[in-house]
Amino acid sequence: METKKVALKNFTEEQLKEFMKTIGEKSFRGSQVFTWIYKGAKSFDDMNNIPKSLREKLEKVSYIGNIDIELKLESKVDGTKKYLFLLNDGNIIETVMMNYDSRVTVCVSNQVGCRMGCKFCASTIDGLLRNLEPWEILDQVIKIQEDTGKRVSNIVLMGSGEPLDNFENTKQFLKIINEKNGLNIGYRHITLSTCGIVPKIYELADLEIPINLALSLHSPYDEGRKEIMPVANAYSIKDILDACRYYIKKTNRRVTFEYSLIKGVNDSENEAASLAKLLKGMLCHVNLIPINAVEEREYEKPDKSFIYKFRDSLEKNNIPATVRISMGSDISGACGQLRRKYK
Ligand SMILES: C[S@@+](CC[C@H](N)C(=O)[O-])C[C@H]1O[C@@H](n2cnc3c(N)ncnc32)[C@H](O)[C@@H]1O
Ligand code: SF4
Repeated sequence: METKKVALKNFTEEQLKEFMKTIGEKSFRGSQVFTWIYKGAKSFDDMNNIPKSLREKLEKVSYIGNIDIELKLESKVDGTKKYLFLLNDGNIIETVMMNYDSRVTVCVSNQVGCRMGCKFCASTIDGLLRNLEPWEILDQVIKIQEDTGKRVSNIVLMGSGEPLDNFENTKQFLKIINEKNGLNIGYRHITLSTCGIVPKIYELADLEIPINLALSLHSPYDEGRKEIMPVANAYSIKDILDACRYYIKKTNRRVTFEYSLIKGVNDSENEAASLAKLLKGMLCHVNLIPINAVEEREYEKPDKSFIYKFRDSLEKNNIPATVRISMGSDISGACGQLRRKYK
């Protein structure tokens, strides 16, 4: 029986050194290969300080792990770039690069599709096809750096998929993206967005790594959430807020609440007032995102006056809030939409 080859980009430097020992090699070879990977080596033949015999051995038991750019679109409005990547099994995923102020932020996908079923989201229409491996999440960032020649400073886990539903791979991704001799992206520059899988929020907090947590709330009422997010049937808002408070205590980081404003669904003054009451006294911030229309869904953005009234009502009650401008709106703004159109 043929044994499964190992993806070397899944490893931290230490793990790669350990791996070398398991195949009868000296551990420093792990550091050499690690350095080559982050220098952009695409094949073992590129690694010219590695003996040919070891390169042949590596070829037999492992592979580096590369995904390919299938399509790239650039927004004429704000320079945002959207990429479709082709995975080794033929699946396609979507990644976005945004460049504002001095920050270069990449929004990575975490799964092919999603099984959470939020009614406004294009990523979930065909359900979950599969989880991404750590290296497949990482390589979205590597390939965008190579393509643009820019150093990525910030990562948001806000593309397709639910990171806490692919938790083991997400944890490993967080380790490898933070590697000193790798991409070296600091935890404070990473934001993980979740629809609110409560037990995993506690687990994430217990890792005590200071990444930013974004919680997709979208309604101050359990009943309202249940209408648009099936996950709300499993976890109440009270449970979510308790978990967020625990996260803040453990990490000392401010939590962001994502609130996608949908016309006539969750954009009333009452909802703004209830939200303010709910979040009172919490170290938090609210990100208001006017919903991006998705062809298969009937939801619409509220009128501008409603959006700003909602924000002002939160601010009046001392809840910091911003309206997030939609980046790349001319190139299929809603997450997962470009992928769907391409398919
Ligand atoms: C695509 S999700 C991925 C991360 C995670 N699964 C979550 O739900 O937080 C990232 C954010 O995009 C929001 N979102 C999804 N579809 C949207 C749409 N059509 N318009 C605006 N925001 C949307 C989600 O609610 C969430 O806050
Ligand atoms: S919003 Fe997030 S959790 Fe909900 S379906 Fe989309 S990707 Fe999945």
